[in-house]
Amino acid sequence: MHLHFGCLPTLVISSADAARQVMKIQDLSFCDRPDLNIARKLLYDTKDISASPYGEYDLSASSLPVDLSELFMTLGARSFRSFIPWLSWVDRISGLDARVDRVSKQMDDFLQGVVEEHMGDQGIQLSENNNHIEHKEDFVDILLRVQKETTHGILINNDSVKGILLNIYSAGTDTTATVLEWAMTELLRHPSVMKTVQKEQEDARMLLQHLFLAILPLLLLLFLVKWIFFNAPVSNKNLPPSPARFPVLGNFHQLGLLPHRNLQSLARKHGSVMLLYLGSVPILVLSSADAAREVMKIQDIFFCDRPESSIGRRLLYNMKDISVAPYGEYWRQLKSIFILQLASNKRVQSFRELREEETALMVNKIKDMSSSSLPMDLSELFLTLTNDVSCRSAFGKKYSEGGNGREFKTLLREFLELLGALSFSDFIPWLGWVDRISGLDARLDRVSKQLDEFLQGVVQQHIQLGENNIQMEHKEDFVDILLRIQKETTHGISIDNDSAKAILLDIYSAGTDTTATALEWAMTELLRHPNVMNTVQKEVRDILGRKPNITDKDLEKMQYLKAVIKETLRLHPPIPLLIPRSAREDVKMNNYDIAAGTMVLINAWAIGRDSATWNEPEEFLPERFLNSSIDFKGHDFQLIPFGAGRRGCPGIAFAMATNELVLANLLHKFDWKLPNGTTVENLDMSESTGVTIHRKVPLLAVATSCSF
Ligand code: HEM
Repeated sequence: MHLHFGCLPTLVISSADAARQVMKIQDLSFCDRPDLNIARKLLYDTKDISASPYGEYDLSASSLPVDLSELFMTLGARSFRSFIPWLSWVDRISGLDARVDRVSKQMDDFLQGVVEEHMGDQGIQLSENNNHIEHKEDFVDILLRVQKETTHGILINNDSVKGILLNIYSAGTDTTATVLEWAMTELLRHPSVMKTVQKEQEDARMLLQHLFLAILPLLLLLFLVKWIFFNAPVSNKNLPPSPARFPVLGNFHQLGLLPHRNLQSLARKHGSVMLLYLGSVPILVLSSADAAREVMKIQDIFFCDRPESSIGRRLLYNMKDISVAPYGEYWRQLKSIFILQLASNKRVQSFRELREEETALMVNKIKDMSSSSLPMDLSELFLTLTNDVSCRSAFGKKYSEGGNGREFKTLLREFLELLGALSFSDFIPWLGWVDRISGLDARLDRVSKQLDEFLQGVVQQHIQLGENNIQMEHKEDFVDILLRIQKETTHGISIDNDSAKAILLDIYSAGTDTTATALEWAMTELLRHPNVMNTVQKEVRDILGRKPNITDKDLEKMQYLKAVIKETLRLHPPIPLLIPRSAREDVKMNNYDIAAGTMVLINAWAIGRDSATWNEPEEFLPERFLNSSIDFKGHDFQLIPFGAGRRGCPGIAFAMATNELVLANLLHKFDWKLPNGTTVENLDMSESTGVTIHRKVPLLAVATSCSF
């Protein structure tokens, strides 16, 4: 009969003839075992005999000087994962997965102990008497001996030994007991047979009794093992407080569309160190400066990994960039190259001309539009500016105009959107199919392929320019620098083509949206606070007078402008939850036990508005920074829009150079007001969703050109 158990086609044999066909005549074709996940987990990746697929291993194990051929068993539990993979979550919810994990670990510890004990025994006995005194050779001894001998032609490692022992134990115990159990059942059900047997087989009854008595201790042992393994306390860890959660979903539903705000509310109830679950992934959420200091400074070394992300893997060349690369030598080398070669003050300076050109273009656009006194979309202007600055510094060219340019700009925007997307397969693996149905998988494939083709083209063009020695007007951009480093061997790391492309994407993605968002919120707050706008404009105009160009020295003097930017980043950190981190090993934090692999979210947004550290935290008051040494460079944990520690943002100088130059220009050359109908009170302050939180509705403002 041909059935289907879930998605597993199953041939059911129910006659002696059919059994003979399968087990004798065609035995060779049917002697494999199905790949069942419980067997895989419990039996050392099916390194035992009963579950190991047919092959060299089976023959060799059976040819041990022990008769193991009868020691097959059914492992019992039905795992949905094996038969109906999309229902594998039932295994998790029913506790089967956890049970299998726990039992296999405890069994392994136990068997490892047994094996080690025997190894010790052997050593002692052999060295004392050069013989086996009193000690009868048991299965473990035999297996260990076979392990040492090479004559069997197969390597039996420790796992194989333990797998076989488990087989002997599990297959030999339950099966024998069951036979006895049914024999007694049938005898009790058939008194006449019982009588005959009793009468005629007095000896046999005696034997049975003896057997039963012999097995009793084994049954007691089984009961004990079951009791210990299955009733052991689930966890004696001291975990951080957690809000109640749904099975399967965990706390997903509590994140909402603006997780930074919802996590702040949860933290008010549960504390600044909280443990949430997104699907099956534990997430440590930190919402105070002290907790952030603990993780990003004191225990930074334990928390400087990034969580595994299927989106990062697919979009960023298998996480070969800097921002999502796992902590390790590769990341360390790339980051130091980035800091020394791409984000150093010297390099930031070298891109000054480029920034000035793009800012001047924006100023001219605003001038043109200001003549009509119509509102202009500042959000769009800032995004175009930072996009052009990032593209020119990263790829050597702008991609915002012309057919191809617009196409590429759209592709880059889609790339940024996808970076912020949540993939079910990362958090609720059994719902991974939703990514396929929702189109996320297809989009990831398309965008990563198109981006790769584009970046490969950019790299190729740069190589050709280099080969043809066409330097002319061409200023060294990030591609040139990376290609140069690729050739030099002094950095002790090889940057292959994929790494170079991943770093280029990093520079683009890390610097574009974030910088535009900071500018957008700064102008929003200035328009909402006319007194602050007047003060900062006065400072800028006093320092610059009628000078058309702004130098770095001028910017250095603009302390109030710097305070405006700090206050903007305090209230509106562009990436409110920073980039998630991950615990590298089991670690104690504030006396809580944090398991290796726990994802860590640091709510920089909530920390910036924490009334424990800030006076009037919801107010926009740049003055608070005037006589204060608090900065955002990663030393003051109450203000961490760029993160801190090993994983802190290396692009601060780059970002601030653009922010200060653009704002100073806008404040120097124009007067600003809200469009008709919009007031300070009713200006829409809604936030967008995503990783970078910009305004939900574009910022519209009317500019009046000043007569400088
Ligand atoms: C206002 C602008 C910016 C903001 C708010 C910002 C914010 C951040 C934040 C919050 C992180 C994660 C820090 C952590 O995990 O502790 C980060 C990492 C990073 N940023 Fe920025 N960033 C900005 C601009 C830039 C620019 C312009 C660049 C490049 C030119 C850049 C390159 C990077 C890189 C490469 C990382 C990854 C560092 C690592 O994982 O080791 N960022 N940024």
